[in-house]
Amino acid sequence: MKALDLQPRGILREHRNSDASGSCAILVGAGSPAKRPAQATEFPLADHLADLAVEALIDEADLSPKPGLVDRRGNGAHHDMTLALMHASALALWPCLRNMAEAAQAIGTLGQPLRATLGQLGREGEAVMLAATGGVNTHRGAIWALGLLVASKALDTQADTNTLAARAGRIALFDDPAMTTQDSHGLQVRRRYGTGGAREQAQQGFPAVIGHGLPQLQRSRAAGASEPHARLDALLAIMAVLNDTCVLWRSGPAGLAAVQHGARTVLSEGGSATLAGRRQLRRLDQHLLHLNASPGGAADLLAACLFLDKAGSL
Ligand SMILES: CC(C)(COP(=O)(O)OP(=O)(O)OC[C@H]1O[C@@H](n2cnc3c(N)ncnc32)[C@H](O)[C@@H]1O)[C@@H](O)C(=O)NCCC(=O)NCCS
Ligand SMILES: Nc1ncnc2c1ncn2[C@@H]1O[C@H](COP(=O)(O)OP(=O)(O)OP(=O)(O)O)[C@@H](O)[C@H]1O
Repeated sequence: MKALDLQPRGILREHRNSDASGSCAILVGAGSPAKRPAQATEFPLADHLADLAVEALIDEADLSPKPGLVDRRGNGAHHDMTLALMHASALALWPCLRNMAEAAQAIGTLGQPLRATLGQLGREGEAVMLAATGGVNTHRGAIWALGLLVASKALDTQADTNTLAARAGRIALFDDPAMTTQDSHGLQVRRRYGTGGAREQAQQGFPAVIGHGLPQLQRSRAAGASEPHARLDALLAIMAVLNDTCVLWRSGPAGLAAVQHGARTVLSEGGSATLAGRRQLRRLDQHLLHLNASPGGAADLLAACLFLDKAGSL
């Protein structure tokens, strides 16, 4: 049994691998388990995965200072979003994410039926998001990435991060017959610039997260950076490599080059925990606001990275 400390919210839980019924035995108590007796409760796995996914969304939104993005300081390059709207959207998505995990448990195998069910639940989740935000796209890319990852973990609770991401990619490779070919911003950008987007990133097993975000998160922690700095560094590592269709849509290839180069510069100056790195981060933030660029796809993948960081070691 191992401890998972969900500070700073002050919730302390101990997790044990789920049993055959798909429940986690979780000990929930306030403060140190050595000092206070904890109460054992049966907690459905799907609920727990939805908790972790929503927590990842809220942690991503709260993380500050993120260049161009909505955070605790303000709305970044976005005129139609606030931090409160991001929180409301994240919390509204809990049932959708729980339903995705439950569907994966019920179906039990990788395949087209699971993909079709997740597609249906994902579209319902998008509708819930739009209702909660008055029509603003706060988490479309995140529903996609976290939905696949939650389903992947629900299929095999023993899987580590690499296996989880690879299996999520295999789910994304199945066709969803009910998917409409709507003219999304991502689709238009892919047509115009011939680049991959959210779909391809998932189908390839989230290489920006597995190859860049997670390793940077671990490197920065190991170098002694605080958790917020390690998470900012992980975001920057993703921004440095991602063909983010949000950035391309708003500011074209010049904006994408500025995002990637600026993120690389912060990291090469020592990352967000250093004075030199923070100076570059401020410069990048100002540059992105000037370009009206916002790395929304990278933000979604940071949430995926934070989810994998916790779910991979359950
Ligand atoms: C595949 C999706 C993401 C649509 O993508 P598309 O590129 O067409 O649309 P859109 O412009 O709305 O982009 C979606 C979002 O992805 C994020 N994103 C942008 N670039 C990237 C990237 N390179 N990698 C990852 N995410 C990215 C951004 O936040 C963006 O807003 C998805 O929303 C979808 O198909 N939804 C239908 C319902 C469904 O099947 N759900 C499955 C649930 S598991
Ligand atoms: N902290 C954040 N701030 C801004 N965007 C974020 C944040 N976290 C994630 N995102 C992602 O960025 C996307 C929103 O960016 P943007 O408004 O540029 O996208 P869009 O799809 O072009 O939307 P719209 O139709 O409103 O123009 C959302 O899909 C969301 O998942």
